[in-house]
Amino acid sequence: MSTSQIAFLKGHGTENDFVIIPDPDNGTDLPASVVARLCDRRAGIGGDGLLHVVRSAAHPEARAMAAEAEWFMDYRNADGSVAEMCGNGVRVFARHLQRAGLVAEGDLAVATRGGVKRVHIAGDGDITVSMGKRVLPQEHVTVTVDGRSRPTRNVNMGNPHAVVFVEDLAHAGDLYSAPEFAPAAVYPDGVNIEFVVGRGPRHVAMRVHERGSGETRSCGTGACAVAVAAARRDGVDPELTGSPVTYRVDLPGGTLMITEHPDGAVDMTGPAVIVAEGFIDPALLETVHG
Ligand SMILES: N[C@@H](CCC[C@H](N)C(=O)O)C(=O)O
Repeated sequence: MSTSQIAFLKGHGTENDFVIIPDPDNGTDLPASVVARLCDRRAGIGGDGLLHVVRSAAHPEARAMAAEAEWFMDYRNADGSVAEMCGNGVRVFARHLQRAGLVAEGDLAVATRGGVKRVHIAGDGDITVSMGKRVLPQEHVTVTVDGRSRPTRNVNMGNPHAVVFVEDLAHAGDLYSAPEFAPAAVYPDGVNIEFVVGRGPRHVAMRVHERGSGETRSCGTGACAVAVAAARRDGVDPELTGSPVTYRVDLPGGTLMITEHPDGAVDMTGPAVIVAEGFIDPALLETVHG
């Protein structure tokens, strides 16, 4: 970790909040311990995750995508772990690039560990992301809260999600720790778990416990997984009907609109806001280095 000052910004998408580290040339070493400290809400800046903003050509994990996408979202969870994708993060990442004058309003491509994502920054301020095709793993998994086990619908949006339908969002429990799931071998690296209730036609509400971050006020990939699972529960399969289906997904931090297309591709639309910027005191990083 260099001892020179490091610039940061803070942003959120439906209150899923991120520390943003602009680092075009990939010169900032961000070990898990440093990420965890920066995301700490008492001893650091605070965030559900961290967005390391790097040119694809400068990052070994993104070099192959550089011809398609100039920028790579090197996403980390609050505990410092790496994840393949972050839906709210991509919108906030795009908002930062736009606000910094690095991209214009309109269309752009962002490289992620889950592949290149197409992003559209609209005039009204909302951002739409083509999240790629959902996958529906068929393993039988159960999630247990307060002694009651329920089956999940498994949806992979680049990262893994286990969706549980409940009668009341209070049935998710306190979510202070990760809900138990079984068999553990289905998700050896952990899983994001969503609890969902119906609110009306094509309208659901959810809470989420995120792998590596705990309960968050929103999860973009989670909202996509929930919309896909809700459509199946409602007997709607865009692949069979040949028509896209859109769900409104309410989360504690706001609302996301999710559309699943007949070919399995999923689009997500929602807000993204930058709220602050400044410099990290190098002393903070030296205390946690290693
Ligand atoms: N909040 C994100 C998802 C972040 C990654 C997740 N915790 C994981 O480990 O897969 C979103 O908005 O999608």
